[in-house]
Amino acid sequence: MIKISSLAHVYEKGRRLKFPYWEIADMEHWLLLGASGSGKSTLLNIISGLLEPSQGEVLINGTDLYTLPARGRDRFRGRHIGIIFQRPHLIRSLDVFDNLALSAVMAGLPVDHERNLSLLHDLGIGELAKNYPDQLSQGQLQRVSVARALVNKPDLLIADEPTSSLDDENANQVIQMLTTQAKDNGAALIIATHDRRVRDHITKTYLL
Ligand SMILES: Nc1ncnc2c1ncn2[C@@H]1O[C@H](COP(=O)(O)OP(=O)(O)OP(=O)(O)O)[C@@H](O)[C@H]1O
Repeated sequence: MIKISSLAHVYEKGRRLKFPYWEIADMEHWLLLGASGSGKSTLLNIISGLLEPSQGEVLINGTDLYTLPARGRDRFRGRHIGIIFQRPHLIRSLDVFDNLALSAVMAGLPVDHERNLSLLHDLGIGELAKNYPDQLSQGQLQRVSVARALVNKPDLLIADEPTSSLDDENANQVIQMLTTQAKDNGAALIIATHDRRVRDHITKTYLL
């Protein structure tokens, strides 16, 4: 269960961004909606432990994220939260398999090669394990990002604008992939989006 309460953030010289109360039960799927500049990315960064809010609390499975020291928070994120960024941010000098392994290492967890390979297979890219990022298409890179986000069996999967640059068919596939993978891996899912096409698939919405 994830809970945010009394949350607000002020960037230097910025206006005050306020975030209403939000409770996400285990394995629920949510859309995070709001106009450009309303604070969606800011909120995702706060929930992920990447940006300390000016005020308020983020509780994840009973842990108050911002009472942890910075290193403890990084470790907590690595173990409990999988993030799919707008761009893949893979390490170019490592192949797909090693990019996945690195996620576990960074979180201080043992590398489970079997699980990683089966994630790649589930996502339809098992044969690409030994390829390097610059040998992959954008769609394949996005699938690797999803696999990487799932490596450590997170309780929460977060995707920031995953469909904005895709045509209808590919957008549909990505939404299906995210919802299926979240379900199969027992994770809650938050998708931040402007995209009306995503709204047909997920009914719970948090509006900024
Ligand atoms: N690092 C920063 N320093 C100062 N102001 C920032 C910073 N990041 C974001 N802002 C401001 O905070 C507000 C919210 O930005 P944020 O990126 O969270 O919105 P968003 O809803 O994700 O927007 P978009 O949909 O366009 O990506 C905006 O007014 C933005 O200019």
